[in-house]
Amino acid sequence: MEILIPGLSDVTGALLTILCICLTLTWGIHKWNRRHKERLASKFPGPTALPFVGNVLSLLNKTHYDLLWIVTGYCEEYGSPSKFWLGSKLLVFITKPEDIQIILNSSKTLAKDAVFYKVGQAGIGTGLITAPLEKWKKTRKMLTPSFAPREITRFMPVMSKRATIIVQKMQHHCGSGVEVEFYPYFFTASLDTICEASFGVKVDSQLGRSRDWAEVLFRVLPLFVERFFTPLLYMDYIYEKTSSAKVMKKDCDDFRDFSKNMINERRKHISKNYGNNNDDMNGAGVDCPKYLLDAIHNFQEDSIYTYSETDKIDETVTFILAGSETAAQTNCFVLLMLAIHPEYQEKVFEEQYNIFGNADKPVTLDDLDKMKYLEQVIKETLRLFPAVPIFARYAEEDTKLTQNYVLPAGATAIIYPFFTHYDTELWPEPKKFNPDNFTAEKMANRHKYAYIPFSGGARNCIGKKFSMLAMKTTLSIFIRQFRVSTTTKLEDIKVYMDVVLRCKCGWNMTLEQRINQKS
Ligand code: HEM
Repeated sequence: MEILIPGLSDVTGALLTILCICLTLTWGIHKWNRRHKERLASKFPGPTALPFVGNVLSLLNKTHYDLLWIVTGYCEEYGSPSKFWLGSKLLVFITKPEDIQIILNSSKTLAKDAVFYKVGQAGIGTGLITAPLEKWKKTRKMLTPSFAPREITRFMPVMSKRATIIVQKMQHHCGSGVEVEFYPYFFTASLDTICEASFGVKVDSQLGRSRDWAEVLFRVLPLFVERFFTPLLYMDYIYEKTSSAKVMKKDCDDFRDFSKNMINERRKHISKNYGNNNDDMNGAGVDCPKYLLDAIHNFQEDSIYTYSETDKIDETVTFILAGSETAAQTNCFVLLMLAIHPEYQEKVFEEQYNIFGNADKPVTLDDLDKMKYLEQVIKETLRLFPAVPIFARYAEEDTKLTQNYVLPAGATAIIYPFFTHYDTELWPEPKKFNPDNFTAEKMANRHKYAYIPFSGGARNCIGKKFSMLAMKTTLSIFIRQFRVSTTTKLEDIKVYMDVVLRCKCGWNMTLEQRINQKS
């Protein structure tokens, strides 16, 4: 029987038929190519997916404020592992320590997701965090020696100096009873520390000698998150037409220029001083790296990888971003937790008093080793507020998980510390701030991958030890000077994700000088 559609010519009808056949064929080929992935994915629990768009419709009209809670909702509803189709992209949420351990330690899942991290690459290029696997292996090998404990302790005077400037700059707020936003003070200190430790360059943003990069980051990071979760915007030619892309490009270009100037300044310094020991820190020329990123100047090129000027800028941008935001906001969260819990604040102070008494002497490595309780407080803060709340790994091959599940090749494993750190099976009373969660005994009795603020395995945070050193030094100097308090309650704190974890209400506290220390 012939179906007649009024007004449709024979030619149009024929074209429509061809279009239908093409679409059906494309759909068929698409399904055929993905049959293995779909078969394995069908075993994971998860919401029903629509053709082509998957589960993306559930993200429509959502902002970056909602995303953490949407992901949390899925993990609560479907458990771990569970699936989510972001268009044709298969995401598998993995929140149980046994499976996290497998993913973070398998060579099959060492790569970052090409599409997800491509969004990041648009801003920060292919530095260590976003680098494709071959480049990552070479760069990580090149930079790891500079992050050895013996090397990073050389930056303790820089960390102390920056903490002392925070104290000096915040002094005038003492006793006013007015709550102050702490973030700008701690962000500029972190930024100056990482720039000086990376290249010996003094940016002095604490002293207002640099642009307000915190303001830039608050503007640009939500744009990354927005793009991560909108598959249509993965296509550059669509994204480039949006107003967000223009803002992102301008801010990222400015930040790249800032990083490039730093590299050039260091390069000038090296060529001027090569062969003598005139540098600020002990050591020789760049053959023996003195600063964290000096090694990028003498990267050995080979048949696999050529390290260009762009790569050097990418690396610098990556380290400055990764090293400043994370530590700054963790310091602010620690102080907010101590302000909310005065009993723990006094315990931290007591420990400091036992180490330093009333002496105003520089912090040494030996002193830091004795700050066991402060370390517990920092760890517990990172449990409740992991600076990087979510990250991903890409499966290059099928990877066996527990419970007979298999993560299929081509899937993206989403590791979600912000969920794992609140799992009631791992943490009694997970919403409570309790530094005793990190006594040696409690830690020994818990799965190692129940706590992953710095990720884990070969591709963990290279700056983990550096940041713990910097945070302990900064907090030790600050806490000995000031007592903090706040009207914020733990339950008032609403967090959201801007790549890093943010706090909607900010980090507002009042300051009081500790007179004659033990008071
Ligand atoms: C509280 C402080 C910090 C936290 C919580 C933190 C957390 C993390 C996490 C979770 C990752 C894995 C990200 C992923 O797989 O996508 C990571 C990677 C990384 N972090 Fe950190 N980080 C901190 C401080 C720092 C500092 C101070 C630096 C630099 C000195 C740094 C540099 C990096 C780099 C370069 C990577 C990529 C490592 C690789 O892929 O080999 N981080 N960090």
